[in-house]
Amino acid sequence: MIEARGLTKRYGDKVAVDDLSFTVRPGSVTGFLGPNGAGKSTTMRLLLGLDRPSSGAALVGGRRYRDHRAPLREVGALLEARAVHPGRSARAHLLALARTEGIPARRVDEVLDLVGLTAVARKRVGGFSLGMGQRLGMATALLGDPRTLLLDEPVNGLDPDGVLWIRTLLKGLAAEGRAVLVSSHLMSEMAMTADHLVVVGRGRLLADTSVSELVARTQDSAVTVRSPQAARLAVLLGGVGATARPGEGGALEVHGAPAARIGELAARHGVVLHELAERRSSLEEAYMALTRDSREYRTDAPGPAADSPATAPAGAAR
Ligand SMILES: Nc1ncnc2c1ncn2[C@@H]1O[C@H](COP(=O)(O)OP(=O)(O)OP(=O)(O)O)[C@@H](O)[C@H]1O
Repeated sequence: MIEARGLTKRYGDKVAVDDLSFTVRPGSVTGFLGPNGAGKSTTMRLLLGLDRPSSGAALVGGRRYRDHRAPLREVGALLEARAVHPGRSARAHLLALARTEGIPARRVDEVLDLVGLTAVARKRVGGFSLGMGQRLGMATALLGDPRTLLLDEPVNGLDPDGVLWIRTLLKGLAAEGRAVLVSSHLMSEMAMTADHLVVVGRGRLLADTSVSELVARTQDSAVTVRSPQAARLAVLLGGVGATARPGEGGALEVHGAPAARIGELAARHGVVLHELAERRSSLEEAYMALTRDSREYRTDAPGPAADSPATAPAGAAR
């Protein structure tokens, strides 16, 4: 189990992580999502004891990382910046790490096999491709057979086969009862891999929700309606329990009634319709909407985004 409790990290005036609280439970993959600069890597570094919180607590297995006597057996981590001596072979690298905690050489060969690097185990790491490096990173994370895994962007640089491999591996590790926290920029990838999502923006919690709940929430279909008698139609819709809000260019955005029912209602009352279109929002759109105000750099506005504060947490499914 991973717990962030009121976790805060300041670098001078910059608040990289701002009063963040969430729990990553065993038996599921939790996706850690947020735009660039949201504070994901900083949170992971705090959880791994690589940096000290300004306030709050970062706990793994109920303790701070540095209070674990054999951390490799408790927490496996894959961070973006790999520090592997390029002249060493993959096997030598893993053996050296294993020795620090009395992990047997047999386990080194097991993890090399698990990540598909057995054939190149004795080759210099300096000659590895990005994908092979990521596989070695996964082997390192799994070396101590840990109950908790913290993975920063593990699919970075992987080809589609590699992405599928990581996805299957993470699901399997969670199914074995491990707590898995995996960061990503990509909602589409997380929707296929994670059971739960923690979304952050500008260091703050934006959402802590199950993927299925977010899907249910965002699959609420809206109907765009255009009518020269929009005000009258809005009143009629209110009478049948639907809500009509002003949309783009004088249209109504209607929730709570399908297109067919709106059309029938309009016909019954002689209301003219110019457009009646059902539209479903995707998970990706929901994510973009959730994080819009927290993106540091956007392509829809010149320069840095307006300095608006992050919104309150949207949904706590637990
Ligand atoms: N050592 C540091 N000194 C100063 N500022 C820092 C430091 N580390 C991180 N930051 C700032 O803290 C914020 C959060 O950064 P962090 O790398 O944690 O975000 P992230 O969500 O991992 O982003 P990305 O997806 O781009 O990797 C950023 O604005 C970053 O510039």
